[in-house]
Amino acid sequence: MTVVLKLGGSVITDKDDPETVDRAALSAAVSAIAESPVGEDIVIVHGGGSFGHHHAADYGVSTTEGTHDVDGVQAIHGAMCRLNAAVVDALSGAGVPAVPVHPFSAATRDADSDLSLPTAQVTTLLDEGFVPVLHGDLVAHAGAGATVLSGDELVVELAPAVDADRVGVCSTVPGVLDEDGVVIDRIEAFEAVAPALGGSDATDVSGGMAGKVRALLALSAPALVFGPDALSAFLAGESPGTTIAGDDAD
Ligand SMILES: Nc1ncnc2c1ncn2[C@@H]1O[C@H](COP(=O)(O)OP(=O)(O)OP(=O)(O)O)[C@@H](O)[C@H]1O
Ligand SMILES: C=C(C)CCOP(=O)(O)O
Repeated sequence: MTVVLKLGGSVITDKDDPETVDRAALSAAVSAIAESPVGEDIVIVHGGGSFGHHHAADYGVSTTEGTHDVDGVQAIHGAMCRLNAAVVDALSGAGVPAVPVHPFSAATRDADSDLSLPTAQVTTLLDEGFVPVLHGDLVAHAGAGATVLSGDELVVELAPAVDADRVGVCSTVPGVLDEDGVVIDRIEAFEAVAPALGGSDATDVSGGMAGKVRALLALSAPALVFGPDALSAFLAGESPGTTIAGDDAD
C-alpha cells in the first residue's frame, strides 16, 4: 500500500514568523509517520508555510505570476530547501529513511502552463527503500521565468506515478469547512462547495483551501484533507476529515 502524504506548510512552520519551523508540530507529525503501519511505503510532500510564501509574496511570484529575478528565485527556492532539510533531518532522527527531492531541478511548465514532473527518481527511490521528501518549490515556466509549484500540485502528479492507494493532505484545519464551520464529509464537485472556500489565513501564494480542493478533484484516487490530530488515524487506514473525490476518482 503506497501512501502520498502532504504535510501543510502551515502545520510545520510558525506562519507568523518568517522562516521559523514549528518544532513541536513537526516532531508530532514525524512521530506519527515513524510509528505508522505504512512503514517505508510513503512519499512525503511538504508545503511552504512561512518559508516559501513570504519570499514569494515579496517578489510577487505565484503559481501564475512568474519572475525572471534571480535574487527572487534564489530566495524562494533557497528557503524551501532550508525547510526541506529541516523536515528530512527530523524524519531521519526518528529512523525514517528520508531523502530530499527538489522539484525545481526537474519540473517544467510549458507556455500553456502545463506541468511536467519527471517521477522515475521518486519511484526508484521508493523501490530501493527510501522515503522521498518533496516540497512546494519554484518551477521553470516557458515565457514566465519561474512560477510557484505548490505541494498540492505535486501530490496530484505523484499519486498516479507511484500508484498511490491513499492520498492525505494534512493541513491546520480538521477538514474542508462549510459556511457554518462544519467539516464537509465528501466533495465531488468544486461548484458545490465554492462559496465556502477561501484562500488561506496565512500568507499564501498558491490559493489556500480553494486551490487545494481544485487540485485534488483532478486526482484519480480519493484524497483526504484532515488536521494534524488526525494524522495517525489517516496513516492507520482511517478516513478522517473531508474526502475529495472528483469525476476521475474510483
Ligand atoms: N472552507 C474552508 N475550509 C477550511 N479551510 C479554509 C476554508 N477556506 C479557507 N480556508 C483556509 O485554508 C487554509 C489551508 O490552506 P493552506 O494553503 O494555508 O494550508 P497548508 O497546505 O496547510 O499550508 P501551505 O500552503 O503552506 O502548505 C486554512 O488554514 C484556512 O485558513
Ligand atoms: C511558496 C512556495 C515556494 C511553495 C508553495 O507550496 P504550498 O505551500 O504547497 O502551496
